[in-house]
Amino acid sequence: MSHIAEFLTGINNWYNSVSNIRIPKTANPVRFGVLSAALINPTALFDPVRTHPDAVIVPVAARELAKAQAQATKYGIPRAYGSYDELLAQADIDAVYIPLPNSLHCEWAIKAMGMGKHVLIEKPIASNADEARQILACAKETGRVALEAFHWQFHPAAHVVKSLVDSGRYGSVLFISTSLYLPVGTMPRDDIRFKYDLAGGACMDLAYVFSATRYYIGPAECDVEIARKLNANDE
Ligand SMILES: NC(=O)C1=CN([C@@H]2O[C@H](COP(=O)(O)OP(=O)(O)OC[C@H]3O[C@@H](n4cnc5c(N)ncnc54)[C@H](OP(=O)(O)O)[C@@H]3O)[C@@H](O)[C@H]2O)C=CC1
Ligand SMILES: O=C1OC[C@@H](O)[C@H](O)[C@H]1O
Repeated sequence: MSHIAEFLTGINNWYNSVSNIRIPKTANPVRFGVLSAALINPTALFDPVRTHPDAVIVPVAARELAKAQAQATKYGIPRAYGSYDELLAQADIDAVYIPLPNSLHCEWAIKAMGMGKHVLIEKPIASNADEARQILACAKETGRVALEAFHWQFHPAAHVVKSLVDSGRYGSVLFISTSLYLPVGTMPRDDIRFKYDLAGGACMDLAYVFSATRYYIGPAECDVEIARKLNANDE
């Protein structure tokens, strides 16, 4: 029951925080373009940008123009394009948000930085360590910012825990156990998360467990155990 109350409170807080607020923008806000009309866009970028003075979203692009136009119209975004390359060619965009399937993060981040844009890349930043290194090298070479959109790392609660761990006040960390689950049926079977050729899979999607462990104690040896169940009847 407490979970239901917590959930409803969350919805109420979210609704009141984003629906009634129009923050005036500063003279020179960061101008974002968005690569794809992904489902996560409103939660991850559109709503937060509405409540932030230093950011605006200029265009969204999708592989089909109609899809980009539909999202742009729904969320009051001024322009839409029918290809990602067309968006990257726009001179009035400072930064690009990349909520593509994981396997495409590296390719499009490098293209975007090559076109002079900073990149905010959805988690996980890449399909593997080699791609992550390529993104880092490109950011250094082009002088652009490449940031993985692991939003929890910016939360003050995470910083307090980190400062306590670092302080040694409670001794040293001997062992960390993390787990993350999605209820069966949360995602449709054709979701990108179930497609290994798009770098899907539980470890990629629920990579918070790795990023949190690394954030708190640095590189660590891990034992990984995965329960794979697509629906209630699966073994
Ligand atoms: N930070 C967070 O809390 C969250 C992060 N994410 C991350 O965001 C990313 C997107 O997730 P989500 O919004 O759920 O995914 P969606 O499937 O809704 O969006 C992915 C987008 O990628 C585009 N795309 C391009 N090529 C392909 C292809 N070959 N197959 C499928 N889609 C393609 C589609 O764009 P088009 O519109 O052009 O057709 C689609 O809209 C993932 O990296 C995920 O891990 C997701 C949820 C929460
Ligand atoms: O925050 C999240 O919750 C559910 C996941 O599937 C998603 O990709 C993740 O980022």
